[in-house]
Amino acid sequence: MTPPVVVTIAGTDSSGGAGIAADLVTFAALGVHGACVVAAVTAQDTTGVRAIHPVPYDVVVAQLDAVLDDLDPVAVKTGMLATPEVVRLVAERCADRLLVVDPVLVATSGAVLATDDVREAYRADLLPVATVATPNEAEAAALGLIAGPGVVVTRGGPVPTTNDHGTGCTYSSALAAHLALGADVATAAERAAAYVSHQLTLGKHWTLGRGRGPVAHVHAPTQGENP
Ligand SMILES: Nc1ncnc2c1ncn2[C@@H]1O[C@H](COP(=O)(O)OP(=O)(O)OP(=O)(O)O)[C@@H](O)[C@H]1O
Ligand SMILES: Cc1ncc(COP(=O)(O)O)c(N)n1
Repeated sequence: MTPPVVVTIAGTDSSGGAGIAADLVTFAALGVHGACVVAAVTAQDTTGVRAIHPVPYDVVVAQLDAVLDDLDPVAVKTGMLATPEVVRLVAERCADRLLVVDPVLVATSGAVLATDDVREAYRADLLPVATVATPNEAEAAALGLIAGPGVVVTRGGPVPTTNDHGTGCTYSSALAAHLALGADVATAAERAAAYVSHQLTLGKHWTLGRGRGPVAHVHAPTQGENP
């Protein structure tokens, strides 16, 4: 059967743990087709962010046009959007689809991934049209968001692991995938949490990199094991 299409609009992470890599591999693991619009390129490893290069606005627009015109994604997930212009572009072009906004402001490593004008564009333009936003507690406080039907405030969990780089990206992508597959927001949020928890367990003994290693997005699940 043809899978539903979900597009991620986000940044790349050279370590492969977060950003677009996390999003696409999560989509694949959960049975939806993933398309991607690269809004920023980052040089990152498991210990931190070394450089950030926002993709020129016209190139972001061209990628989004290509995906929206041809693939008709049922759901859109946003991660690191890098500039206020791109935040507003997504608000204008994607408000009529299932829209999961992960308002990435600060990486787990502490690196700042959004400036004040980006935060203001989220508040004024993008969050009001989101189906669901997935801030962590610090992002919720910075954006004045409180938990409710359209806001899931994320926070760690019981799995003891330091291999959690990309957890938030993985969670919001799993939520978007389950929405695209037909679940309601509450069910999709539950399934996303179960997926992340399961994958964190699979990767908790990995030794990858010198810092916080990646989530094991698809590591050796046996048939039927993924929630
Ligand atoms: N150690 C853990 N054990 C089980 N589940 C977890 C764990 N850490 C995270 N999760 C799940 O993943 C979700 C997202 O995690 P978290 O809030 O830590 O992400 P984040 O990286 O801070 O998010 P962001 O990308 O917005 O910065 C949590 O709400 C929870 O469901
Ligand atoms: C390109 C990019 N996007 C998002 C994050 C957030 O990562 P995390 O989910 O670990 O907070 C990141 N570190 N890099």
